[in-house]
Amino acid sequence: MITVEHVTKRYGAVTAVDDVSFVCRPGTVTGFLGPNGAGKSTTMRMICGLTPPSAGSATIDGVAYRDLPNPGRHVGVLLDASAQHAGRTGREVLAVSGQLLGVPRSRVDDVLELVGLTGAAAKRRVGNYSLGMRQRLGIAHALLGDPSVLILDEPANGLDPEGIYWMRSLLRDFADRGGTVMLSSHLLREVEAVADHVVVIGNGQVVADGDKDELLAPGGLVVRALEPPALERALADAGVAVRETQDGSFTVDADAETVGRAAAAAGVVLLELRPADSAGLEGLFLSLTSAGATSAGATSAGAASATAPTEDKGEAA
Ligand SMILES: Nc1ncnc2c1ncn2[C@@H]1O[C@H](COP(=O)(O)OP(=O)(O)OP(=O)(O)O)[C@@H](O)[C@H]1O
Repeated sequence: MITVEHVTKRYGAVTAVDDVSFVCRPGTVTGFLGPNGAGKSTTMRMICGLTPPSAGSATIDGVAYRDLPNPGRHVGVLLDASAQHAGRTGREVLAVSGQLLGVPRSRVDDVLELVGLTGAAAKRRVGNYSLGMRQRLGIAHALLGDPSVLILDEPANGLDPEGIYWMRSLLRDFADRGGTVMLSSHLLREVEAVADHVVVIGNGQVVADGDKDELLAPGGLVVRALEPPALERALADAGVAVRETQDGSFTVDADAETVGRAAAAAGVVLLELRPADSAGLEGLFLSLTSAGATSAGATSAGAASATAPTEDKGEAA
């Protein structure tokens, strides 16, 4: 389990991370979402002991990263896929790390196989690798010590669609076997496809933290009638709060039977009764990371999904 408690990082006048707290639990994939410059990498570096926090603390299974004995056997980290020795082959990079970690030599072949860097690819110098191959090698490196926790900064960068699909399956499988996964991304679809739990960061602050399904939950029902004022009166009489939408329909937080009975009792003709569209994580992300939302501080999953815009501006993963 990764526990981040009131972590702040200041660089002079810049507060890169501002009082951030969240938990990543075993058996789950936590997506750490935020636009460029939001503070994702800085937070991950603090978790991994590479950047000292100005305040607060981060632990892995209750222990600070730098106090873990042989940390690579507990935590697999991929923060920068290009930070690998360009003159060594992929196999050599892993063999050197494997010796330091004290894993059996066969583990190097296992992880190369797992990430699809076999045959000639394993024998090629890392300097000649594509970005996608470096990401695969970085993921292999993170898995080498057979850790129970994975911390991956933008692992989908440079992967082709097949590679992205492969990575999602690998992370899902890792979590399903009880592992803890934290991955950052600015690609909302990427996180939506793989995460169970989502933490959204904007301007250094956590602006949403919750179960992905809760964040995506549709906001009640949409109901439309031939005579909207009559429907509004009928619903008010039944104690159902309504929100009027631009096209004259209403959004209600009630079940279909309650709405249908209220309309029937008042003789109101319904034209439409359906679940409201989910705002989608993308709308949530856009609304929560806007200047107004971030200054409002942390937002609960329910409130966040209720205030998200309904349009989908679409960013390809
Ligand atoms: N060493 C540093 N010195 C000064 N400012 C820094 C330093 N590292 C990060 N920052 C600033 O902290 C803020 C957060 O940066 P960070 O790299 O954590 O964001 P990010 O969410 O990972 O962004 P990206 O997706 O673009 O990598 C940015 O404003 C960045 O300029």
